[in-house]
Amino acid sequence: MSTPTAAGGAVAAIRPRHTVPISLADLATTAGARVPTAAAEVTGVSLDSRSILPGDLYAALPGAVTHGAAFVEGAKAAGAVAVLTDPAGEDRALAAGLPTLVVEKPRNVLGAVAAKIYGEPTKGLRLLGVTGTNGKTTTSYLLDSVLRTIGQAALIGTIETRIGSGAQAEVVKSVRTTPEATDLQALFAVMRDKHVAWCAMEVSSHALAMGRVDGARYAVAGFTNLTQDHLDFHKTFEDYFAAKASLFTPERCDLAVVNIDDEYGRRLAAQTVVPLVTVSTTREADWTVAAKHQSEHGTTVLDIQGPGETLSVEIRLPGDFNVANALLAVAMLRQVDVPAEAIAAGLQTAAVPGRMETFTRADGLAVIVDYAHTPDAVALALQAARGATKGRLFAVVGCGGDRDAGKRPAMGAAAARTADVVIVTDDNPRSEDPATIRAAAVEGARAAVPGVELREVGDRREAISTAIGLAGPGDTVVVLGKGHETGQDVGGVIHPFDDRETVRELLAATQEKAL
Ligand SMILES: CC(=O)N[C@H]1[C@@H](OP(=O)(O)OP(=O)(O)OC[C@H]2O[C@@H](n3ccc(=O)[nH]c3=O)[C@H](O)[C@@H]2O)O[C@H](CO)[C@@H](O)[C@@H]1O[C@H](C)C(=O)N[C@@H](C)C(=O)N[C@H](CCC(=O)O)C(=O)O
Ligand SMILES: Nc1ncnc2c1ncn2[C@@H]1O[C@H](COP(=O)(O)OP(=O)(O)OP(=O)(O)O)[C@@H](O)[C@H]1O
Ligand SMILES: N[C@H](CCC[C@H](N)C(=O)O)C(=O)O
Ligand SMILES: [Mg+2]
Repeated sequence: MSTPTAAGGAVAAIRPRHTVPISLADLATTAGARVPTAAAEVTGVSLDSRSILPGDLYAALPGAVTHGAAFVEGAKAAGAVAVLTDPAGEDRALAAGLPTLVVEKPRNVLGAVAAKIYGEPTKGLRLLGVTGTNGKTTTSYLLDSVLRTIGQAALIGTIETRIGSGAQAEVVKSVRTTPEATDLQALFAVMRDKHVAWCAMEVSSHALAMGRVDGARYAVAGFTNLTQDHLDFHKTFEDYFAAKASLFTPERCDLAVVNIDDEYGRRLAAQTVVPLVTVSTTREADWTVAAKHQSEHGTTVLDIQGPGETLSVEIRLPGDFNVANALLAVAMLRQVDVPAEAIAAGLQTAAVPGRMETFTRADGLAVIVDYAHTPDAVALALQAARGATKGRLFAVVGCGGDRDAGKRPAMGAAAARTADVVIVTDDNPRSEDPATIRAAAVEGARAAVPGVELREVGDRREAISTAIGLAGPGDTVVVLGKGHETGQDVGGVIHPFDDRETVRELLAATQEKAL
């Protein structure tokens, strides 16, 4: 398994190198650019100078922070043979002596260019895409767990990319939920070379807005829900919705499967012009949950009703929101004719790292590690935990730096409304002052529930330890926000930190005293 060094670095380690070189003149046609006077043969592409391999086209893009043209010399030194850039980058690219394609908006042609370089790798691959604020990773894991039972499958998302199965699988830890188009097309090429038939993937709103999935066409696209997140990037909620909705257009997918539990799902269903199938846990829809019960070994058994059929499935993931995720997955899979037996078999074994993962101490204290990092997810994860808790409910919660600041008070408020005790801590402060981030969450919590029992403990291990120290048999501690993450980003330095490991250690260390 490779580990990421820089953005795209891990993908560079598995990119195919055996492709037939493509002439720059051909790429000029694809990009709609003037053919450069100097010829070049291209075998790969990257938009990051730190991930260039010999023979690559370097896409020097304008960004929010800097312009990729500033790194052309570095890209050349690493073996780049040509550049794709915009008019602002042209001079620097030519000054480096590399043949250069210039287009007004290079990001808009990157998907098509990358697909061309890697030989249109999605031909023969059936793509299932999932978008929405929460539930993308979970639903993708459910899809993947099923698809693996019927053939060679791949998964792309927040946690990792996994191509194929067993010892032969290629596994790359993710740096983003949806890779940039250059990496995405390279990953599709690896899939093609490994004879993968199915790929389930998360499609983030950033990806849709930034053209990362251009050149990919989904056999089926699924929508989970839309609630507050990412308003640092999208500016308005309408922009955020429009980005998500752009997946459900004839250019990008053949069929839309939309959860209409929330208002935005209903709007999307009303406006999409692609063939539509609806799912809902609360109202009439094409796919619904006819019956639901807990089995004695803690799983949830669902009777799912679709057009002309009923499927009985069992899921190990707790929480009502996971019923919605399972329903969406089932509908998406049936719409592409995956057999019901395969669906039942795949869902029964599906587990998602860091999503409602439960750890118990011998005295009956439960600790749940979950990835909730939006107000809606914090509320729902805590409500799910509340349902299974006889005693008190503790929430350990923090908010990410350099991300939507507006969600911080709302996350604090959601925690205060549902938990008995709230411990506000740090979660990837990044370049921001951690105390300022915590203060916003504390303020939101106190405004929502003035008398809330609350502590502020910046150090995350200390915060989890405080919660475990205060809690006892019958209580539940929910540690929110980091899930599968293995590092705490403080000022750009990633300090190794894993909520699950920390919980295991603290539960073991307190085991004797607790009994
Ligand atoms: C807001 C956003 O998504 N920004 C992405 C964008 O950055 P940017 O356009 O501002 O680029 P920049 O930093 O100004 O740099 C300009 C260009 O120079 C290049 N460069 C820069 C430095 C260098 O040494 N060499 C080099 O080539 C960069 O690759 C870039 O192409 O393009 C960069 C690559 O081209 C991305 O790495 C970067 O993602 C950053 C890391 C990021 O944090 N993105 C997050 C917010 C994100 O995408 N999240 C979504 C949703 C998460 C979810 O809800 O699941 C995701 O899909 O992960
Ligand atoms: N369908 C859902 N509705 C609301 N909340 C959900 C749903 N599914 C999961 N959650 C909550 O959201 C958290 C994140 O879930 P998941 O990782 O599946 O979402 P995601 O959309 O992939 O998130 P990200 O945008 O960070 O990749 C979970 O840990 C859980 O608390
Ligand atoms: N994909 C999410 C991850 C958030 C995880 C949380 N731990 C944080 O750092 O805010 C995002 O980029 O907003
Ligand atoms: Mg995800």
